[in-house]
Amino acid sequence: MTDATLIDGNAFSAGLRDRIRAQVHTLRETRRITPGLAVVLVGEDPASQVYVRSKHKRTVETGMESFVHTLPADTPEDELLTLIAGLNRDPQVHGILVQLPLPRHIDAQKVIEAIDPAKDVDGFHPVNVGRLAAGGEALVPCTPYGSLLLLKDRLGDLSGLEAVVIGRSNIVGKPMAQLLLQENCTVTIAHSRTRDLPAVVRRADIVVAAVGKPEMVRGDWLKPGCTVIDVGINRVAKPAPEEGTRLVGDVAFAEAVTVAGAITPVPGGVGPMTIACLLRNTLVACARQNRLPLDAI
Ligand SMILES: NC(=O)C1=CN([C@@H]2O[C@H](COP(=O)(O)OP(=O)(O)OC[C@H]3O[C@@H](n4cnc5c(N)ncnc54)[C@H](OP(=O)(O)O)[C@@H]3O)[C@@H](O)[C@H]2O)C=CC1
Ligand SMILES: Nc1nc(=O)c2c([nH]1)NC[C@@H]1CN(c3ccc(C(=O)N[C@@H](CCC(=O)O)C(=O)O)cc3)C=[N+]21
Repeated sequence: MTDATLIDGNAFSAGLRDRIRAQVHTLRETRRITPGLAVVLVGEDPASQVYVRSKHKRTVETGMESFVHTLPADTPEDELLTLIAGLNRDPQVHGILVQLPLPRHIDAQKVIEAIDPAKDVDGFHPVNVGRLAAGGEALVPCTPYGSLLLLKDRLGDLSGLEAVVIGRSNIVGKPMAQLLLQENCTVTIAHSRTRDLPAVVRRADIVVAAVGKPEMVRGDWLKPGCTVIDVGINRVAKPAPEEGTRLVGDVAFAEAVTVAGAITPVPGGVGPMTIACLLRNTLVACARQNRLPLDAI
């Protein structure tokens, strides 16, 4: 059998960013409005620093304003909440993202709930979680939304397909399952207590792996021809004698590529889609805050 088609998240996200840039340009020319994204980073986690830098770069490239707030690791919770209250009131800021994870002394849920739901471009506020579940005008979490765009581009109508989401976090697994349900998939959510995970995964036409365990999903768990979305971002040591680290997903790619019909690589799959969808959410939030219609993006 021939190898799986690679789902190119770099290429797809570049196209999405182009469409966003065009709309940002139109907003500025016709309404004198520039969408603005505020990103808050607390502490010096190196991975978080890399993500925040790349979000800033992409935001500016798209013609939006980027406001990055870097706070020391020992910032009191109160101070962070005060900063968020200021961003909520700032008319130049249409989207607010607080980079996770936060230091242990800060209650992440409290911080998320302090963000104005209209500016919650991560889609983590309970109002947006509720709207997604009930089918309202939600801001949808970026990683699941980006994953869904890749699936629809590849498969078209998803109605009736068997989807297995591995992982039930609030930021990936649960919203991913909601989106697939909205698309009329038959959805199974698997997690660390799931019995016989390989047998559950073998039913799936669509597998979304969001576990955080390097290469956990094996090739022989997959139904031949299925579509695999690998959300995992795991930094592991390169095989000896090489030095340094490399990124791998939650799926054993070399095995899976011989069984699946299509698969996202890591890197270059879901990761770049997450950032493009963050920009999309910022544009959508800006348009809604200004009561402006938006072409479909
Ligand atoms: N590409 C991107 O843009 C993004 C990538 N990520 C990556 O996605 C991965 C998942 O992230 P996130 O959802 O935040 O992770 P969490 O750690 O919050 O959740 C992991 C989930 O996996 C489940 N799990 C753990 N071990 C197993 C197992 N052996 N079998 C089945 N399920 C298991 C857990 O189950 P239980 O609930 O029972 O503990 C949990 O629901 C990580 O690698 C992360 O780096 C995350 C965000 C964005
Ligand atoms: N409030 C909040 N919102 C988030 O959306 C959020 C967060 N916190 N905390 C951390 C996770 C992780 N995340 C990624 C974004 C981009 C890539 C990405 O661009 N990855 C590239 C490669 C990156 C590299 O080389 O290190 C790729 O997969 O091709 C990955 C992961 C967003 N997250």
